[in-house]
Amino acid sequence: MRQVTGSRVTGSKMCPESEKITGLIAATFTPLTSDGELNLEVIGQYVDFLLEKQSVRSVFVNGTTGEGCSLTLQERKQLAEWWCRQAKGKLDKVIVHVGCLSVKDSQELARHAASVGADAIAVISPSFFKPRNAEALQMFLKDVGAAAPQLPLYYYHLPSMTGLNLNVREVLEGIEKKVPSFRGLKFSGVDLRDLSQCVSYCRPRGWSVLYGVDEQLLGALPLGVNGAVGSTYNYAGFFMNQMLSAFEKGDLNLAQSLQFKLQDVLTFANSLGFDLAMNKQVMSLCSGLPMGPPRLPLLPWPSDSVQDVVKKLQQDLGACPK
Ligand SMILES: CC(=O)N[C@H](C=O)[C@@H](O)[C@H](O)[C@H](O)CO
Ligand SMILES: CC(=O)C(=O)O
Repeated sequence: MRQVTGSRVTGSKMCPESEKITGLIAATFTPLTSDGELNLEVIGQYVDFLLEKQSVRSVFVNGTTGEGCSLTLQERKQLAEWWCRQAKGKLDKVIVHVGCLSVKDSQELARHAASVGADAIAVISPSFFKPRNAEALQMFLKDVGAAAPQLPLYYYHLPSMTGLNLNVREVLEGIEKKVPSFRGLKFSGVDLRDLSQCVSYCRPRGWSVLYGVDEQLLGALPLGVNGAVGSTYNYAGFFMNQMLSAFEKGDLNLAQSLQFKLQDVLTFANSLGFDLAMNKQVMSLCSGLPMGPPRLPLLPWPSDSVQDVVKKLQQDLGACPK
């Protein structure tokens, strides 16, 4: 089940249907060797794992889950290239995150993503020096988009990490004039009013709004989001695809009970200190693929906490087969 059909736009002249991004999108982890170097060889198996075990057909590379901001530009380029190459003929979409603190670095990554055949780029706001208003953020996106004008550009809103609390709807107003390649959002905030206002702006233009808080995806679906990007779809993708199907069929009771189960797992994980490092260890155990350690400043967790989370995933979601 890939498409959230209820919220699909048909017949839009602004953006061809084939360009739209729908369904569950895994925000990929970055496989590292035990000495902290890229372990690119894992990516081929990773693609197959997502397709065959999770029924997940699109990826979001070098984002938060991929530790994008902890990687060098060279590493980010190698990852983008490997993901695009391994995904070819298999996955639907490869979205490459190119956000950086320096607009020049983002432009370089955007040009590179275009050169390796990415389907889209996403850009988070710089979060050391932050844009002081929506217009400043639009100008930043404009300069990044201009470096890869042929690639659909998504703004990545993640206020809990960036500390940027701009109204996203304001960022959208008139953006098509400044960023002609703009095609939508990855919205990882919890303000459902702002989310709705973004859907109402994006939908008539044929753009996609992808939701990014896995715990409450069910709250975003009836507001018209087109798909969802998240870390848990790496190992709970099969399970959450069932939630999407239940929602599409109008079986809200089932959809709710599935969403509650993912919430229970994440609430339990949070009580143990769940962060990207623990998440990455969970993925190694669930997939059998060697994701390796996180990169500093993140530190690995003792294996008993990780195993407790995996056990809960097994019991509650039937994920992570033994
Ligand atoms: C901050 C962060 O990494 N958010 C992810 C994507 O936006 C989510 O997929 C979360 O990992 C997920 O919702 C679990 O809290
Ligand atoms: C979850 C997500 O979208 C990210 O890791 O960037």
